[in-house]
Amino acid sequence: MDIEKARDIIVDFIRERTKEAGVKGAVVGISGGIDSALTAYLTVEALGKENVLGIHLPELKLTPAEDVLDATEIAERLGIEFKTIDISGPLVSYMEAIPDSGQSFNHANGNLKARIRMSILYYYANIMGRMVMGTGNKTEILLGYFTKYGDGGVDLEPIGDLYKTEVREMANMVGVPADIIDKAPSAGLWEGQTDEDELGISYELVDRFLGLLLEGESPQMAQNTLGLTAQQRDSVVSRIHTNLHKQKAPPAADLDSLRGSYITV
Ligand SMILES: Nc1ncnc2c1ncn2[C@@H]1O[C@H](COP(=O)(O)OP(=O)(O)OC[C@H]2O[C@@H]([n+]3cccc(C(=O)O)c3)[C@H](O)[C@@H]2O)[C@@H](O)[C@H]1O
Ligand SMILES: Nc1ncnc2c1ncn2[C@@H]1O[C@H](COP(=O)(O)OP(=O)(O)OP(=O)(O)O)[C@@H](O)[C@H]1O
Ligand SMILES: [Mg+2]
Repeated sequence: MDIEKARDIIVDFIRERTKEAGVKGAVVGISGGIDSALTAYLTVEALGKENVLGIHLPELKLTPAEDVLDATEIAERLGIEFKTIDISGPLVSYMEAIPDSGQSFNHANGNLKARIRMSILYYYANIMGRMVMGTGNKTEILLGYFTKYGDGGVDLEPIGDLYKTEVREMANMVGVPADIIDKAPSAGLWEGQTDEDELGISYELVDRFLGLLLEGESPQMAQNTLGLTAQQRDSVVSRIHTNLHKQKAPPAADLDSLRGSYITV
């Protein structure tokens, strides 16, 4: 892919879609990871630094100090307004309010964190008249590897058509610091979580696998071409199918058959 042209298309996309929506600014959750760093760089290029608010939302018990420093560095380099809001308080309140909550529910607790972050980003979008920039990439979106209405609850997905490996290429091109590009991708939702461990496959391989599937190769052929294990093949294919619902608006029960012809006027 011509990564410079892709950058131009994404920057124009942010500019045009915010204009269409009648807003001048954007809010970006900046984690200290590469996806949000790249999104922040591209959003600043599109809208200007005075129109971008970066918010770091650590959970102080869990978020590595390195991430706090990296998020701050991104904001300083870009010269954007930046806030750090600890989500530990709201998280504890939710846990106390939910009678069946428990520390052992890593998965539900992790998704709750992503949804608390989403709520705070929208609070700022509401009071400032701005849009929430998503940071999802093509790999995450195809796999459904995000929290529905959490990090997936956004207004635009500027880098949503870039595979993770292309995100790295573009981040390098726009000048995201190398230590952020080289850091192991992590959702940071529970202790020790990394994307590649949870997915059971490296981003290099899964991107090539997804590319072959989109070109029409069967999962079996793509598995053979790339030397994947049957378990890796099945796990990726199963994620794609299981999470298809995340790509669509929630369906409504269809009641057209109960209505008279007046509805077609
Ligand atoms: N067929 C269907 N049609 C409509 N809705 C359906 C459904 N199947 C499940 N659902 C609903 O979806 C829910 C499951 O989806 P969801 O709540 O999202 O949860 P789920 O997909 O199970 O978990 C989220 C995954 O994304 C990962 N993640 C999250 C956040 C950030 C990142 C990152 O990379 O930074 C990664 C996280 O580690 C985890 O593996 C179900 O509880 C149910 O409510
Ligand atoms: N501590 C955090 N502070 C602010 N936003 C966060 C935080 N953790 C997650 N997010 C939001 O959720 C998004 C999804 O997380 P994800 O881990 O996929 O992206 P990333 O951290 O930017 O990059 P990487 O995948 O390399 O870790 C982030 O890009 C960011 O917008
Ligand atoms: Mg991350």
